[in-house]
Amino acid sequence: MSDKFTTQSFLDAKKNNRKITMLTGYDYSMAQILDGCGIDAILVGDSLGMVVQGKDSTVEVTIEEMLYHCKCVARGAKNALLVGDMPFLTYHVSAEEAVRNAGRFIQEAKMNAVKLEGGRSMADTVRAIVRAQIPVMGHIGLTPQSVNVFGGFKVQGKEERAARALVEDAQALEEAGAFAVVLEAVPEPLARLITEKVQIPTIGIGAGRYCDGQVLVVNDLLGMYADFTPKFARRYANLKSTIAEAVGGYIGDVRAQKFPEKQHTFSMSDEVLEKLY
Ligand SMILES: Nc1nc(=O)c2c([nH]1)NC[C@@H]1CN(c3ccc(C(=O)N[C@@H](CCC(=O)O)C(=O)O)cc3)CN21
Ligand SMILES: CC(C)C(=O)C(=O)O
Ligand SMILES: [Mg+2]
Repeated sequence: MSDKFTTQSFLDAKKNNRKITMLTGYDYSMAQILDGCGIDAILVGDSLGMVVQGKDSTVEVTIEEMLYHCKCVARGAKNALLVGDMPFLTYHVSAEEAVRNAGRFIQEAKMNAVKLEGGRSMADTVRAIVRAQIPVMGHIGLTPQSVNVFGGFKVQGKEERAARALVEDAQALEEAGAFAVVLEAVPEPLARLITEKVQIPTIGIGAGRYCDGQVLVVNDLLGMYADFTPKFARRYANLKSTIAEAVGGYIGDVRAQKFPEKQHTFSMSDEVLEKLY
């Protein structure tokens, strides 16, 4: 039996009350490590615009950049379900364009599914992509590609109107055929209500304890993104200080001529060497 985690596994997990684990990943080495740890899904998130490229938001990330990272991740992962995050403006103009772009994630970059931001307004687009046999993960709440509309990265759904809208968004995505939905930065009780109201699994990030699964930006979990740590992230390691220690050791050793040593070097025959002098 294959250990590959599939979109069907997502639905089974919710039925069996087994929490789903997802992390972002942006390159081959990290994908290999995460996959080896038994993570259920790897999201090649457009958050790479911030944590890899150092930009202020995700809106500048292009589809070519996303596909490059997806290809790297796909080479490193065997069992995890691979989800490619569709970047800003690659699914908004028309359903046709959305299907073509979603297809590139599957066909060129070996992803198993795509994720896109938006609820009711994206339902027809989700339907079109699903009709093309491409699994779609929804994403509502704090949708970072809307940063210029929100006026910042802010918690969503605190007022009645906004909360009702998010419930309807989740239901519209389910009805459109999405296999799961990310809830980002919404109050815990609202995430709980949405999780009860839909049959598809909810994957929370800053959405509390009652979602069917959790996702985090891997750099936040590892403590290797210095700009900010969202309130909802837990640091399981401080790789920034681990790296600083290692690099400090290297700098000191090179300056003190303690590295490299003989075992790190290549030799050549004296006969050849004599001719050079
Ligand atoms: N490293 C990283 N982690 C993320 O979780 C993440 C990204 N980057 N980039 C894309 C989006 C943007 N996200 C963000 C960005 C900022 C906050 C933040 O500063 N939140 C504040 C308060 C928010 C408010 O004012 O309501 C916090 O204290 O968590 C949260 C999520 C989540 N995503
Ligand atoms: C934080 C997750 C859900 C995301 O969309 C990303 O990493 O881009
Ligand atoms: Mg994203």
